[in-house]
Amino acid sequence: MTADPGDAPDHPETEQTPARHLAHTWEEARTVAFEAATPIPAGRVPLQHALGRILAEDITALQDMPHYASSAMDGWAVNGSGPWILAEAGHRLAPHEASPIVTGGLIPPGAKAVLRSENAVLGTDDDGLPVLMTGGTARPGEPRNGQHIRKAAEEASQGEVLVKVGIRLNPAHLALAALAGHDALLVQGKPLVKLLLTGSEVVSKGLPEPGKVRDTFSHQLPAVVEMLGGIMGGQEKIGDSYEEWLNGLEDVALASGAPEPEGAGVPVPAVLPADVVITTGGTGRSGTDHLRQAVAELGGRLIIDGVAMRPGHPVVLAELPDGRFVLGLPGNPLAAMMALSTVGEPLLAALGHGKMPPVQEVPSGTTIEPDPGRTRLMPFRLLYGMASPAQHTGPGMMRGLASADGVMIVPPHGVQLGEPVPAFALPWGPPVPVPEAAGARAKAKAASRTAARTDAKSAGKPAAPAGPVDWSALLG
Ligand SMILES: Nc1nc2c(c(=O)[nH]1)N[C@H]1C(S)=C(S)[C@@H](COP(=O)(O)OP(=O)(O)OC[C@H]3O[C@@H](n4cnc5c(N)ncnc54)[C@H](O)[C@@H]3O)O[C@H]1N2
Ligand code: MOO
Repeated sequence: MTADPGDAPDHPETEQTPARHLAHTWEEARTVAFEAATPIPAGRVPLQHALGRILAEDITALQDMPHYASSAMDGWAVNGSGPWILAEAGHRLAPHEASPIVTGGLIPPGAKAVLRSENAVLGTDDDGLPVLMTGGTARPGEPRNGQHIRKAAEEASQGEVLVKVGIRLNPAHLALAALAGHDALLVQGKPLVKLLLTGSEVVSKGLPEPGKVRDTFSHQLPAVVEMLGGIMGGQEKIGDSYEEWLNGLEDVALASGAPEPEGAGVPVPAVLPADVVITTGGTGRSGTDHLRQAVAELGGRLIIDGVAMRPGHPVVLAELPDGRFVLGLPGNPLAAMMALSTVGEPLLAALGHGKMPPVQEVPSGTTIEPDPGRTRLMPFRLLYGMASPAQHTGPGMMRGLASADGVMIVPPHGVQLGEPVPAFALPWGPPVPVPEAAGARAKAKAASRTAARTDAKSAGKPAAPAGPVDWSALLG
């Protein structure tokens, strides 16, 4: 099965030694994944898929907004002063004529104002013909010329810029774009990701019998992919045969063949080919692990074939001849998430016009012994500003990660208690806190000592902690 990176030779390959893979270091793997990708060009997406996207060109008014003069009130469109003879709705009004109109209704030609219904009364003239007069709460001179008419172009004229390029689109931007006549918007490219979840032992619901396991990936991967800047474009589950792998890898990466939904004539994620296919399982080197062979048969090349880290070392990054990436995550759930953070996160960031995800230092709350040749990724909990490795962090476990505040990147030479150790935040969690500057920390300590002394003196008993202490982190 999977070659252990600890077994990798530390001398270069020669003609005498068989060709043997040397895993990338953790740092190299991130850089290689980031540099393998070029940002995805801008594309037009229907309004219903544009929320949160970065606008790649100004939104302009496609016509005057509003594009016709309309009534702001239910009532009567009138021409000149009353009383008014009634005319048919929508027809040109001669002086002293009126016709009924509703809010938003098109102002008929000749109309100069709208008399709201509560200020109008219907009566008869001397000849007994119906006429409209002002009444109710109408003020003298009402309606003034233009009163209760929403003029055309009062919000914007055709061609006016409404939203500037570079903005992240919010719901109000989308409403404005719709008002301006747009069905689709040009937005910065984002990677479309499809999932190929493998393993005949994996079940989707209920309590699995021995030999079977509950699927963890269909629950967490779509959400995490979106958090990392990808667009989820569907998933497929397959068993363990080579044919399933080969077909799955071809199918899932390409358009699903579903009919294009109604809309702006712009295809939506389900019918588009993937930029990245994420597979789970099959990264080992046993007879049932087919990832590398399937990639080779499709004419792909391996960019990363293992990383000297634990867990997640068998991770694979490949590129197919048409430029699509295949990210092979190990089947073990925690290993997969660490592989996704190491290789997938920089890849998705680069494809989506982002920066290399940051690494931040945090003081280690414990001494961690060396493990030559590999980086250890350890979910941690923060205790008094220091990172303590969480419990339950075996490659197949999720309990430690579920309660973690971040992940320590422990270098092969280990780390001493209190020493800063690199760490990354979880896609769903807060950033790793910036350690206080030494000076600020010393000042804060001195201040808290003085406060504690004063409190103790005034109470005549020893100082107690300022508030309740949260020991829950110790439970892992
Ligand atoms: N002889 C060796 N064996 C193994 C090595 C090695 O170096 N030599 N490496 C181990 C490590 S580390 C890992 S990680 C795994 C990699 O395994 P694969 O990517 O080939 O994945 P599978 O063998 O298919 O599955 C591994 C494990 O994960 C479970 N799994 C798979 N899918 C799911 C899912 N959707 N939800 C939950 N769990 C899943 C699967 O049942 C297995 O238990 O190889 C080690 N072996
Ligand atoms: O390192 Mo594996 O990737 O432990 O689970």
